Amino acid sequence: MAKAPVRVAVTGAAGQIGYALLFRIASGEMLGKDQPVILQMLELPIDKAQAALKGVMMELEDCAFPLLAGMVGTADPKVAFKDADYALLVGAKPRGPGMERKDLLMENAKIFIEQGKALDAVASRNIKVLVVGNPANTNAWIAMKSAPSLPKENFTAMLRLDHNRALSQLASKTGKPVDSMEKLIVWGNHSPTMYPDYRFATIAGQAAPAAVNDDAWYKNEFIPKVGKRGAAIIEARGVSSAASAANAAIDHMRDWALGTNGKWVTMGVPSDGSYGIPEGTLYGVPVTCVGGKYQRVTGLAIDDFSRQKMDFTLKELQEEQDGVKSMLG
Ligand SMILES: NC(=O)c1ccc[n+]([C@@H]2O[C@H](COP(=O)([O-])OP(=O)(O)OC[C@H]3O[C@@H](n4cnc5c(N)ncnc54)[C@H](O)[C@@H]3O)[C@@H](O)[C@H]2O)c1
Ligand SMILES: O=C(O)C[C@H](O)C(=O)O
Repeated sequence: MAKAPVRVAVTGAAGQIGYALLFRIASGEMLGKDQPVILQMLELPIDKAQAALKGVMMELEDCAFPLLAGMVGTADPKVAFKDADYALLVGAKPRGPGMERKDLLMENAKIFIEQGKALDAVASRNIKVLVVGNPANTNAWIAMKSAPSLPKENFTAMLRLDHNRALSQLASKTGKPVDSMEKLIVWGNHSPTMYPDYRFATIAGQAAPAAVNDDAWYKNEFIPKVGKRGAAIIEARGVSSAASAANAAIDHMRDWALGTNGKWVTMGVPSDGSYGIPEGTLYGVPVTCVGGKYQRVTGLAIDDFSRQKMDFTLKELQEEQDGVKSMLG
C-alpha cells in the first residue's frame, strides 16, 4: 500500500540553499523513493521574497514529481509548521566576506525565537528539526528553548557539511575513496573552532592516523582547512556555500529518518552531559541512527589535545548562548 504523505517545512525556501534543496526533497532523495511529501515553504512577508517563492513553486510544479503530494507557500510560520513532521530551518541572513558566523547572532536570534514558538504551537510532536541558518548550533538552541513542549532531542544543528568536507580532505590526502572511511567525528560548533577528530577513524580498514601518517598535516593543515572552508567558499564565490549545504542537509535528515546502518555520522544535538559538555548545549557529536532516532556514540577516550580542542569550541558556544540569553525571557 502506498505510504501516507509526510509534511516537510522548509524556511528560506526562495534562497540559494532552498533552491538546491527543495527539488531533491520532492524527488525522494531525502526520505526515500516511496515516501510522498507535502512541502510547506516559508519566506519573508515581503513582495520580492514571496514572488521568488511563487516562482520556485511553479518550477516544482513543472517537474511533475510523482512524490510531491502537495505544496504550501506562506509568510506565516504557523502555517508553514502546521502538523509538520520535518522542518529544515534554512531562512536566515547569511554572512558576507570578512564576517564570522557569530556576527549574525543577534539578527538571526529573533527569527529562531519566533519560529521555535510557532513549532511549539502547531508542529507534530514527533517533528525532526534541522537548523541550517547560522550560527546554526546557537540558533537550534534558541529554537529548542523557545519550544518547551517539544522534546529537546527533536532539535538538531547541521555539522554534516563539516563532516563531509573532512571526509573529502582525507580522501584527497590518502587517495582512498570517501566511502572507505568510517568513524570520523567533528566535535562542537559549526565555526572555525570545530574539531575534526580522526583518532577513531579508519580508511579502507586501516587506522586513519596511520593511513595519513602525517601528524603535522593533520594538526596544522587539515583541522584549520575544514574549519575555514565556509569562508574559503565565500571568498571564491562571493556568496556562501549552497549546493553542498543543501546536500549535507539531505544527508543529515535522510540518515536521521532512515538510519545509518551502524555508520557514525556527525550531528549537532543537545548534550546529555557526556564528554564534559554541559547538558542541553547543541554540540557536534558522533551518532548512529536507527528507527528514526539518533544515538550518541559513547565511551570514547578524550586525550589532552582533544580535551583542549573540545573545550575551546565549547567556550565559543557558551559565549554565543550568553549573548542571546537575555532575549529568551
Ligand atoms: N550550517 C551550515 O553548514 C550552513 C551552510 C551554508 C549556509 N548556511 C546558512 O544558511 C542560511 C541560508 O543561506 P542561503 O545561502 O540560502 O541564504 P539566502 O540569503 O540565499 O537565502 C535565505 C532566504 O531566507 C529568507 N529568510 C530570511 N529570514 C527569514 C525568515 N525569518 N523566515 C523565512 N525566510 C527567511 C530570505 O528571504 C532568503 O530568501 C544562512 O544563515 C547561511 O549562513 C549554513
Ligand atoms: O560559512 C558560512 O558562513 C556558510 C556556511 O556555514 C558554510 O560553512 O559554508
